[in-house]
Amino acid sequence: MKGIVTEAVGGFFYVVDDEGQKHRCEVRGRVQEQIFPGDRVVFENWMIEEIIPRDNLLHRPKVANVDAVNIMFSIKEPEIDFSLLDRFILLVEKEGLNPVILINKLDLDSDFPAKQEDKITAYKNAGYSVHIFSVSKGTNLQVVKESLFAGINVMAGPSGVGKSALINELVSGAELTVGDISEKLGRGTHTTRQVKLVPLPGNGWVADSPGFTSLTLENLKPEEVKNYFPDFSGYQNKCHFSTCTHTHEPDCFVKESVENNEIPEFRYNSYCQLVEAARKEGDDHYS
Ligand SMILES: Nc1nc2c(ncn2[C@@H]2O[C@H](COP(=O)(O)OP(=O)(O)OP(=O)(O)O)[C@@H](O)[C@H]2O)c(=O)[nH]1
Ligand SMILES: [Zn+2]
Repeated sequence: MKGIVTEAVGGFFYVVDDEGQKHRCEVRGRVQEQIFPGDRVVFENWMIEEIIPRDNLLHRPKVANVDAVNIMFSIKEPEIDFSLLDRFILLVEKEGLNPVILINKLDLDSDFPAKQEDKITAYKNAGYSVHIFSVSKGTNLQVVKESLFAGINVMAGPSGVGKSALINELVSGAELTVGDISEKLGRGTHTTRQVKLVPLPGNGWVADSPGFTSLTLENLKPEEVKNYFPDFSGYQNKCHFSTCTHTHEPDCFVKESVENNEIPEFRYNSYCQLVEAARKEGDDHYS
């Protein structure tokens, strides 16, 4: 039989077959560490026998065969950090996926869309969908529902932004634990520990994942960062040097375009920070 792994718990794997039946399966030996939620597997008598080759594997959180990543932040409690958002975007781009940006808790500041219009427009111009909504008030949730794919959707983002609350709202009966925000911000603990695929009402799955406040750039070379900024793409082939990293080189058309306000300055600043971080974290990684 074939199925999809939805959850790994204490050495067991929950596998849902094509009919929607759930099976608690085991695995022999060392293969265990290499099976993740989202993996399609062949199983027999509650024993996983084979992993079907993956389309991709997201590293943080570890989910296989991902179709879409939703990067979720909140307007307040915790306040959105755009440079952290840009870091998330980079990591998703690096996996060859197109992120969707979700911004929750509109009820805490209804002026946010107007105040941050420049930034929101910048993300839209870079090719990303941005949805601003409130889970607790139910505002704009329909468009979030419609943006989910029929395949595997991942919710990523810092702790406390409302990922579990959103999934509970989208999927009746998901019953994920929604945490107390003051406890979370105070102690830095995460309510969500295990990645779990939850079936969506129509078709597809959504993965709730632990919140992250920092993300490492392992295996990312500084000179690669520019490939993951689609907002630079119309500009960077016009730099004097084809190897231009748009940081210190003369005759850099990207830097010129930042000065002319064609490329948003905050995105360029994030880019420079990420190049620097890739240099530093790459060194740490190899030392
Ligand atoms: N004001 C407001 N609070 C919200 C909204 N959505 C969720 N919350 C609250 O935010 C807190 C955190 O929600 P969770 O769903 O646990 O957050 P999470 O992103 O899943 O957090 P982790 O599991 O730690 O990654 C809870 O107290 C929710 O009730 C919203 O739209 N507005
Ligand atoms: Zn340049």
